[in-house]
Amino acid sequence: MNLQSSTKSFGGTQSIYSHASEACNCDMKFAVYLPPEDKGGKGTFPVLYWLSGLTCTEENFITKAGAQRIAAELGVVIVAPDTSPRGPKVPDDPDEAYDFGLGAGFYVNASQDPWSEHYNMYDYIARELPTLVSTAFPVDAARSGIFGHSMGGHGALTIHLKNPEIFKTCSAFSPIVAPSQVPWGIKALSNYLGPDEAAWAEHDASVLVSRIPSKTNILIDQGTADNFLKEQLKPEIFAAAADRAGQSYTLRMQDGYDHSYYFIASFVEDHVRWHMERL
Ligand SMILES: N[C@@H](CCC(=O)N[C@@H](CSC=O)C(=O)NCC(=O)O)C(=O)O
Repeated sequence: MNLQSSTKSFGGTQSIYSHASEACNCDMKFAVYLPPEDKGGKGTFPVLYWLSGLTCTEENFITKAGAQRIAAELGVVIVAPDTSPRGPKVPDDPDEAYDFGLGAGFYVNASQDPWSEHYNMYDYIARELPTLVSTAFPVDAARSGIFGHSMGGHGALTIHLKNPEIFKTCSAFSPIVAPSQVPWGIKALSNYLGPDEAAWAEHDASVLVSRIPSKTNILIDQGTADNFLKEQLKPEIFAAAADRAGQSYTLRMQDGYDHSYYFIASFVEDHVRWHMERL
């Protein structure tokens, strides 16, 4: 693991590391915020994993969300990985579209050529990264939560539902809740996983919640002025499935907010507190 940068923030440290990833078969980067040492009760901190959306790297969240202040105050580590494999050997969308390929790993393990060699973001987030983080940083892995935005909200919901014993708490901003039914998701899942929609269902939060609801209350914030709300996000699909399955959730429609990091910055403190009250 190689330290790329380290910056003091609210008494703690905001760093970026790179490392050789087994899951993605390339170097990966992630950001990690460590709160001030005196905030760790037993020398360890709870940890939240933040999953960013389309076009993002490990830098968007740490430079735009402003979560360091509340992470320092509450004493929680926040890990923010990149959103796809990268590097000279990693293929991209032939059209270089923003919604597939680089910056758009969709938190699945690709089964199709040429994506399967590197695009294994599910294993990276659910398995490799937590192991690395627990080894390298003073975290209490038994107090781990996951949250994210848009494509990253989809990742947070699906990875939590499939691994509630690892990621005990979950929240999302403007998540893609039904990727099997919306253009962003259909493009990504059909290319990464092939035409069999049974494979897509394994990564569709609205399907998963009906099969394997979790015991925690999932917080979702969604802006009403979000350009992607009606075509790509459709939180009502998740809400209906969660209602049927008895999944506890809190969906807050936030008046006038759009899809941007201004929205995330407005409510990120609520989300960090939400996790900390439950971990
Ligand atoms: N460039 C595209 C839209 C891309 C976009 O809005 N990306 C969002 C996530 S969308 C879902 O996963 C984002 O977080 N962008 C980075 C940022 O710092 O804002 C377009 O112009 O339509």
